[in-house]
Amino acid sequence: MIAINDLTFAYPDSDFRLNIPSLVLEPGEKVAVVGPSGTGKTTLLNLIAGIAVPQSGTVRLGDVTVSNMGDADRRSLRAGRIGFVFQDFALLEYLTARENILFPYRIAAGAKIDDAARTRAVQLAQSCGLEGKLDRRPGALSQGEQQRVALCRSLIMKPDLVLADEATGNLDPANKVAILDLLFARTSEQGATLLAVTHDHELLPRFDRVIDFATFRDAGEHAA
Ligand SMILES: Nc1ncnc2c1ncn2[C@@H]1O[C@H](COP(=O)(O)OP(=O)(O)OP(=O)(O)O)[C@@H](O)[C@H]1O
Repeated sequence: MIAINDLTFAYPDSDFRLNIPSLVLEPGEKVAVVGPSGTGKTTLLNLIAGIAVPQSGTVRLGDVTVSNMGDADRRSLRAGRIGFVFQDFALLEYLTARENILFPYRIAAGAKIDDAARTRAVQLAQSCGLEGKLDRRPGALSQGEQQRVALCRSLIMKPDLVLADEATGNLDPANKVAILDLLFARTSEQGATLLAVTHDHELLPRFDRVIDFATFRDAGEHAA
């Protein structure tokens, strides 16, 4: 379960403020986040992932209070238990697609790249049409292919929670559906929670719930 309570957040040197009195995501819940540009959707994902830290309030992931942890612990938790598909993919240019997919193993405490991990990386890549491209660097992949590498990386550790920031944004309609199918199938299989920012309104019926940031920010009640 993800639980946010009495959260306030501001960037230094910015007027932007995010206040979230209460937000709860149940285990296995699939939730879409929609809303105008600049309203704080990416910021919410960063707060849940522990990339950003609130000025006050708490972010809990299961029995762990992410917002109270130090940098190194948050990084390790993120690599081991949270899959994040970043809006700009955040792939490492000096690594191949395969190495990028396996990268969380290098960060998560106690994780080791073994044959099972390598096989899983290949299976994930095959399931989204990346076979034959695993030894290429990101610069030699299309935007859509890079996005799929980022998706595979988010799923490699079988995380409890997947945060997807516009994970279908650069894809053609057929790939969009294929990627969403993969995201839903893998998160359901693992009982993982999915929180996905999207501008694709036609995809919304597939989610259990939609949070609209046009009305969400600073409102009084946000519980599920
Ligand atoms: N590092 C930063 N420093 C200062 N302000 C920031 C920073 N990152 C984002 N902001 C500001 O915070 C606000 C929320 O940004 P955020 O990226 O969360 O919005 P968003 O809803 O995800 O937008 P989009 O749909 O365009 O991706 C914006 O006004 C943005 O300019």
